[in-house]
Amino acid sequence: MTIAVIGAGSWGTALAQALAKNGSQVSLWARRASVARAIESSHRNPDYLSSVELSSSIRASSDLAEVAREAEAVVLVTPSKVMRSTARELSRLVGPDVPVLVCFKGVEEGTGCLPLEVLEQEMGGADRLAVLSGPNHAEEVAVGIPAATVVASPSAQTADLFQQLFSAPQFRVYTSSDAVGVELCAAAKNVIAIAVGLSYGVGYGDNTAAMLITRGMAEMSRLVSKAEGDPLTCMGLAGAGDLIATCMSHHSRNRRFGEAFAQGMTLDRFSEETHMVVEGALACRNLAVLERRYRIELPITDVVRGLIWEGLAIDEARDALNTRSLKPEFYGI
Ligand SMILES: NC(=O)c1ccc[n+]([C@@H]2O[C@H](COP(=O)([O-])OP(=O)(O)OC[C@H]3O[C@@H](n4cnc5c(N)ncnc54)[C@H](O)[C@@H]3O)[C@@H](O)[C@H]2O)c1
Ligand SMILES: O=P(O)(O)OC[C@H](O)CO
Repeated sequence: MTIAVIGAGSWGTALAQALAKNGSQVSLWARRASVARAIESSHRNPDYLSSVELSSSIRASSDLAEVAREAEAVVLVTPSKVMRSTARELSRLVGPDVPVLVCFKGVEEGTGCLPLEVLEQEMGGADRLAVLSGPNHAEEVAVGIPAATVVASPSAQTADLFQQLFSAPQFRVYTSSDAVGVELCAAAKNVIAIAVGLSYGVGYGDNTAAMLITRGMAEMSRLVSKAEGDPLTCMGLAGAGDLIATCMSHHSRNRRFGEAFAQGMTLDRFSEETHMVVEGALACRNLAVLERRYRIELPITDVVRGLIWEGLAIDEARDALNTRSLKPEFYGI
């Protein structure tokens, strides 16, 4: 098949490579023409995963129309903040039945819409849409270190298609019908990873990290239940799996940002220096819309938002979490 991969950051590059190694012809869209030209001439992405030699089945271009023209399926790997504008542009370029897979992680600013909701509004056809998420650091997937992931879609046929396209001995792909659960876990876990990074950054220990991860999972479960996803998804690869990978791995930009922020780094400077997205920094704000809509408490998400955007001090954040009213462990999940 000919697949358009939209976004040539770390994850787009790794997924393009995975598809090409499985026999697909890949058309990779890079925002910057210089990156597309470099991939065409040297089979390497100069800015992301530059040590990985890319398959000759990957062609790159910065012209979205050219990349989308022949696509039999589309894989979206831009930052989440451009989900609607990208979907709108693609709706004019790809046919109404072309399957589309979301691989970015986040919810829409202002509306709290989940990615597949936004895509359905802009491109139509719920059944052709799917989302892929799991404990998958691009640096590891790109070099074939064993990993697993989940593809969720309202349509079993669409989930099966993407499962087939990506599955390989080193990359095991499960399917799920719970797209809502997978999307919410993907957005929420990045916020918790920032909290864990912050906690290590100020010198707290592994007990604190385990507390944040476990109570972070309680927040994810609350969100997923209220949004009518399946709480069991939180126990799976897109939930607990990705939460653990992102909170514990030094590859994680969210965790690294949290650590750096605790030592005085700003979000703008971190983004400028790394050229990478820190999705959790936006998700902690965007999830507040859902927190209000569902009348649930997301205390870790609240303090991360307070620290990054509202000038909360780290001691105040600690107290805001640890002096909440005492209750049974599973109260309100
Ligand atoms: N890196 C990973 O290991 C990984 C794994 C799973 C999911 N993801 C998700 O994939 C998405 C993309 O992350 P990434 O790691 O590939 O990117 P990255 O952080 O490695 O690089 C940023 C990318 O975003 C592009 N970009 C910046 N502003 C843009 C804009 N306005 N419009 C279009 N593109 C823009 C840059 O050109 C670059 O390609 C994120 O939602 C991330 O959470 C990443
Ligand atoms: O590097 P991060 O923190 O954006 O995490 C990357 C992936 O989401 C891990 O599965």
